[in-house]
Amino acid sequence: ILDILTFPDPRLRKKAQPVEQVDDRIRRLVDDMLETMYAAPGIGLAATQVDVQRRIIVIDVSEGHDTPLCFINPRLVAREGTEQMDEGCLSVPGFFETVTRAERVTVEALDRDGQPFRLDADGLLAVCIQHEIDHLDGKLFVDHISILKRQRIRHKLEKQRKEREHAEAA
Ligand SMILES: O=C(O)C[C@@H](Cc1ccccc1)[C@H](O)SCc1ccccc1
Ligand SMILES: [Zn+2]
Repeated sequence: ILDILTFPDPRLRKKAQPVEQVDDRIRRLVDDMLETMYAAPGIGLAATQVDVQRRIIVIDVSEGHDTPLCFINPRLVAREGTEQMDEGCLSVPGFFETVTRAERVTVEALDRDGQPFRLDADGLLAVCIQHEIDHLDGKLFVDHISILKRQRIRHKLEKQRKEREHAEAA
């Protein structure tokens, strides 16, 4: 299980670099990310969230939580329509805000064997893919809401962190 960075940790703002070679080390990281995502629990996780600046995301939006998807060097090649959804984030625990995103997307990526593939997605999968690719570019869903709301969330999470550190120190 890997530690998930929490907003406003500056490391969440780093841009991830493309993966050159999908080797066993990358596959091990993908497996660790999936384990971390299922344990959270979550339906998506980007390498940036576990302080790895590599363009890797894992997603599982299946009912049975048994259909893991892995996107290495993902690229959005098409997007259509718009839709709004209340989004959460494992890096912004406890907060949900409405975000507008494309309704349908086409994404090109490499799979865990390094094979290129293309996927057309809509619904929750489309939202999750866009949410996770944002993470790789150092963007969070709170960047799509007002400054005032983002500041309120930041102050609450900083207060929680201080209280937790204070309690642990006691
Ligand atoms: O990237 C993350 O932090 C995991 C996100 C992925 C996500 C956010 C908003 C909308 C779709 C996906 C979530 O926190 S995973 C938790 C979750 C579980 C069920 C439904 C929505 C979010
Ligand atoms: Zn997130």
